[in-house]
Amino acid sequence: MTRSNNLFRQYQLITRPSRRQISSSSSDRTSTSPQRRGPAVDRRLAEPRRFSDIPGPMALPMMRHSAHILPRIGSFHHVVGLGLLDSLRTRYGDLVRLAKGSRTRPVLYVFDPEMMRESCHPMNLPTLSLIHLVASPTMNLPRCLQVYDSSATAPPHWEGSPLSQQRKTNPNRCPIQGDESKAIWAALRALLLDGSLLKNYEKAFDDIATDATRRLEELRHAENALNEEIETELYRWALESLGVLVFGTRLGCLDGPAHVPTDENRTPEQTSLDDDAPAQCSLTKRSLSGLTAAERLVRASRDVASGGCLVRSELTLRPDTDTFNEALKAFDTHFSLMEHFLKQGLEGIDSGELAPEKSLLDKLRPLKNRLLPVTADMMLAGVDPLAQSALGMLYHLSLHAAQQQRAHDEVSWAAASRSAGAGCPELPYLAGVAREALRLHPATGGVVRRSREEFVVADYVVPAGVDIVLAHGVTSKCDKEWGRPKAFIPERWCSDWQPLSASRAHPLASMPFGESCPAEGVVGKMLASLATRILDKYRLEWHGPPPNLVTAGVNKIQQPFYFVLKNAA
Ligand code: HEM
Repeated sequence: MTRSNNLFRQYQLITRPSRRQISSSSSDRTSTSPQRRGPAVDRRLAEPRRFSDIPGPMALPMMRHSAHILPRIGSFHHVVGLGLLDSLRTRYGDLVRLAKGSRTRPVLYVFDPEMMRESCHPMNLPTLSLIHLVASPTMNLPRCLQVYDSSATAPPHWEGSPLSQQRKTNPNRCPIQGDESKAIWAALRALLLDGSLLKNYEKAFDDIATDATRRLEELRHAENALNEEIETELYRWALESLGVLVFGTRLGCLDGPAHVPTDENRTPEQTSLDDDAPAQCSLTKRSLSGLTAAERLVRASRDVASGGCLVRSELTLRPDTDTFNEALKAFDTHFSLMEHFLKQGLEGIDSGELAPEKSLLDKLRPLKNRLLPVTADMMLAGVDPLAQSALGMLYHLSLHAAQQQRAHDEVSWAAASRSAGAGCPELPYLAGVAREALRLHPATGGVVRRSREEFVVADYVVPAGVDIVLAHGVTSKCDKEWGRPKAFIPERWCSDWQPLSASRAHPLASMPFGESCPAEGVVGKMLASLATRILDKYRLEWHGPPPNLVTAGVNKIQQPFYFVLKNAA
């Protein structure tokens, strides 16, 4: 019996998870996708179809960039524009094949959450000894292990990037081998899903959000418009928030006055001709020797982001290019700064009572000499998606006065109940604001997995060695899953609100953190703290045309920004 027949038999025996009754859509009933048409029963009786039968564009040279640029964040960022994904789905359906052509392997795009469930895999179970190093053995394993249920795919390993090169040339300082990092991320993810651990950071996140809000106020110029430094300010906020989480100490990214633009130092507004020019921040105009360690970190992190150093591209994969070597230098600078902050964080950790915000660092200490590369990777992987998600959230808020008012009312009510001695109530609407922003403005178009063996998805045989893009960034806005999918409606995440409730969508439809981002549990809290502090005193407006979205490392709103920060009435 052939391999495909064998697989087909196994496939027939598998009881596929049925769509939940409460789902607003049934894929078989409502899908416009060619792959989903026709009764399910006929599909099961038929022989699985060939991979080459999956619709998709010809292997045109213009699509060649997809050879290297696929979405995956973490130590290695891989990107594909949301616009490209959207048009592939509209044109070809829920399953799209990009033929091998000039690439080393074919790519399969998946735009249906149920098909994603078929094609994803539980992360390989992390090495238990490593999990035990940093997490309690009784702790719940990450949710992803229960959600995804095929074992035929795995996250691909990509070698040869400047970051892997930088880590390899520092073997004593980066002693992480092979799959160890996967185990560490899974354990970290479990830690950061633990609400009681995160409680230790509430005050620090709130203090940081207060400082960031003060600096935003300083940025205001004519008619309360925020100057272009808002992006750098959000990187400062993101690094300070991550720093307190990772190193248990304030780094100082929000110290000192904000950059107030004058006619002499103002950055000229970019035009469409400048699309490829990296966005400049005020720190690039100052001499390195005059910057504090925290300011150097902000600058290095912005250099990594704007230089596309984490993106796998033609240039970052060739050691003979300037881009590759500039990226190496940027990672060296970043790594030295991480060493500095880690030393600072570990100082005094043994003496006396443990400060609440050192809880995570304390749990990570058993990693010993792996601690430096792990913390460096967390800071590298986290800053860009966090800062850009904050920018996306502020943009969506600025277009919705009623939602801002509702968030403000919740903040005022919480303050009143605190002063009446009723403790610190949860802020479900603010949490909904952060979650809805992540649905509408996901940092990445999706995640990528590589098939390890032949398997069947939606009746097609997928051979081993295919890169499968699970396009969560498209399914998080598709009308098959969401009522009013393009609208910013934080209420859909609040449990008492039914009509457009997020619980009616497929559970894999919005996965802004993919399957394995370790920070899924904490990012919402950081974003909600920022929104809380801003909306407590101010209202945001957007006085200009809708911004362009670009994909550079992660999905970003492109300058110019037309934010106006008004005092609340
Ligand atoms: C809004 C913020 C963030 C978003 C939207 C985001 C999203 C993602 C996504 C989509 C992935 C790929 C997951 C997969 O392949 O299944 C990922 C991986 C990763 N993220 Fe995040 N992330 C965010 C913030 C952070 C932060 C704050 C950290 C650091 C604490 C972080 C650390 C990582 C790491 C280390 C990985 C690689 C995990 C692995 O390779 O298994 N991320 N993230």
